[in-house]
Amino acid sequence: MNFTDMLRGATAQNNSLLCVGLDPEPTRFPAGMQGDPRKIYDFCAAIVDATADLVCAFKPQIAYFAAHSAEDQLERLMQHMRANAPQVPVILDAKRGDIGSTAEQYAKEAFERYGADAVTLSPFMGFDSIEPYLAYHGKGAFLLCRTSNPGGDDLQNQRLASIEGQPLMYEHVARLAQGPWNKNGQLGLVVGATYPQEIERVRAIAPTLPLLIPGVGAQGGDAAATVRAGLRNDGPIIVNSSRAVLYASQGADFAAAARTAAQHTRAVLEASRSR
Ligand SMILES: O=C(O)c1cc(=O)[nH]c(=O)n1[C@@H]1O[C@H](COP(=O)(O)O)[C@@H](O)[C@H]1O
Repeated sequence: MNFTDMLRGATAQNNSLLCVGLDPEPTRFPAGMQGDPRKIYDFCAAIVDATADLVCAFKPQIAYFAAHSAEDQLERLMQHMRANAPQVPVILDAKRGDIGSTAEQYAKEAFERYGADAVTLSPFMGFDSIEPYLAYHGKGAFLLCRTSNPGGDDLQNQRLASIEGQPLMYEHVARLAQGPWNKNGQLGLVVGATYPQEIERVRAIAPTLPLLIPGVGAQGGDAAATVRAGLRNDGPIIVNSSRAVLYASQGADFAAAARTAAQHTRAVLEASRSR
């Protein structure tokens, strides 16, 4: 099944716009696991099992695994999600961006080694750095557009004087992704929940693309404003929360607490959807 169909199915089945981000940080694990990178798989699998019926996607962040030489645990986690939550699409957050020949290797890593359904990418190096991912038909590719961090202003909010209408850089990325770059309908955009007005602007330029929206929870983004700005009947959104779910408790009840936190965020998102 392709990424778009999986996303639609999980969103409907779980009544959810919430994506739980898997950013395992061993120093924040509960007692018994704390500080032990060998427990990354166990920790993440427990979170997956506790939230699989509450989410429209999972988003493992590859750096949290690679930093601890825990790629083997990421592979096991991908298999675990496939076996225990087969209806939930997995977005590998890798933020790759490189020349075509190297991008081919990154695409192979994301889609063949890890079996991800979608990946996050930096569009900075242009279309030929994105194209190798589109060769994997049915897989999704989310381009960084208006990111959640304050430094996103440095480049994304610059005007492109050489282009008609002098769009901001993030507006230009949105236009390319909705139009000429979206050869097989695989592209989506990353926009931060911390900037709802920009989400609205991106949605106006890219009415039908799926938007991956991180920044609720630990970064303080407004979940309700995010839904109002981004969600359209034919334009899905995926709202990510990582730390606020993963570390809702550092006690033995961490998985139950993660479930409660996910239920709460899902409910806020659902309530805003029907308004
Ligand atoms: O691509 C992303 O997922 C991403 C883009 C962005 O603009 N901002 C952003 O925070 N992220 C990722 O989303 C997650 C946010 O984590 P929390 O702030 O703990 O919810 C992290 O994995 C970030 O790397």
